[in-house]
Amino acid sequence: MEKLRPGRNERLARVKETCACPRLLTVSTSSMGTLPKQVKIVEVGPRDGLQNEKNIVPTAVKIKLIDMLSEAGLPVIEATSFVSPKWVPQMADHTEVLKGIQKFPGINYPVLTPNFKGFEAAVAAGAKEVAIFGAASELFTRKNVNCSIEESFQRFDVILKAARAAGIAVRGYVSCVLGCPYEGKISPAKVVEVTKKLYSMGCYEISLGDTIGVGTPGVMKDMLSAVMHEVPLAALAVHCHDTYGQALANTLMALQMGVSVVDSSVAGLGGCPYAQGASGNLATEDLIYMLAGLGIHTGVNLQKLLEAGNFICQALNRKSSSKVAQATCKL
Ligand SMILES: CC(C)(COP(=O)([O-])OP(=O)([O-])OC[C@H]1O[C@@H](n2cnc3c(N)ncnc32)[C@H](O)[C@@H]1OP(=O)([O-])[O-])[C@@H](O)C(=O)NCCC(=O)NCCSC(=O)C[C@@](C)(O)CC(=O)[O-]
Repeated sequence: MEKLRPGRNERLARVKETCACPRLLTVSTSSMGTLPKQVKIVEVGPRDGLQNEKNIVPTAVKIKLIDMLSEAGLPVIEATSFVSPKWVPQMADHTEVLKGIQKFPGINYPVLTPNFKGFEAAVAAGAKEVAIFGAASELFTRKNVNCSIEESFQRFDVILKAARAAGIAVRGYVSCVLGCPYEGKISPAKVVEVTKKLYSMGCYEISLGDTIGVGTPGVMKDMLSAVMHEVPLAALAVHCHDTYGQALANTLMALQMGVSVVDSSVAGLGGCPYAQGASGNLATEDLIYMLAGLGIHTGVNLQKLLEAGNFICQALNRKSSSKVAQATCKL
């Protein structure tokens, strides 16, 4: 017998129900380990999501996207990066973007800074938080920021000292935690070494990036178990790309291990220009949908988030990579 497909209104109602009243659709989590009661989502779409776009996205579009994400209630929105425009032309309008967005009270708008030059420009543009980005792979570091891991620490040290003096919070990234496009397998010990170093240097939070999305839940578990021995859980975040369709599963594993900060990107946009073949990030819509179903609070309005995703996909003339967006919007 033919199954009747729920109509558009019914499907939208389900989404609204999931966001507004998660208890209605929550599953029993008793056999799932300890899940955090609340998850902080770091929206990286405007930066990670757009940095790899070949065609330059108009500044006004970037600003509108960030404003829509703010309206959706995301607590942290990575706005842009103060990197060299020769390396990443898409981010050349960083100052205009950071100055042009509405700054909602209670929302952080961190920006990436690879060196002191970027840090100074970011602060001049009004940044209150910056992110430095390292990697657990020597070759990736060389390709991404043109120096060794050791040299990258020296650059970070300068930023961290200046940030401390200026009262600017610094987040850290460690890329290639589950694999590298140039070195292949990366040992958890190397991830521990770099993460520990960034934490001891003063990063308040360190995001562990599966840059090319090759990880599976088992290796995520091994890597996180090793890192959690050396760095407090409360200071760890995960950042999963979805190249092999594992991002949500890997994130769920991290949540089950107690991680409560997750990076994701609206419409699943994303990719690092120096990690060929890497696809987009975990879609924020899909993450919110799963968390709402688990009864985990995020404070994000899924309906407004879907609108932001729809807006940027139309601007990029692209279909959303979010399964939730596909399920609710193609009607
Ligand atoms: C780090 C550098 C600058 C070194 O690049 P370099 O060429 O070695 O630097 P340099 O110091 O020799 O400078 C070269 C030129 O760039 C200028 N310059 C130098 N610094 C800046 C700056 N901050 N802002 C603007 N301009 C800058 C500098 O002034 C000079 O200009 P020129 O004299 O030739 O006219 C370069 O490699 C770079 O910008 N890399 C950024 C690469 C990048 O953005 N990658 C993507 C972000 S990381 C990521 O996506 C992964 C993540 C975070 O999402 C997590 C995950 O998924 O794993």
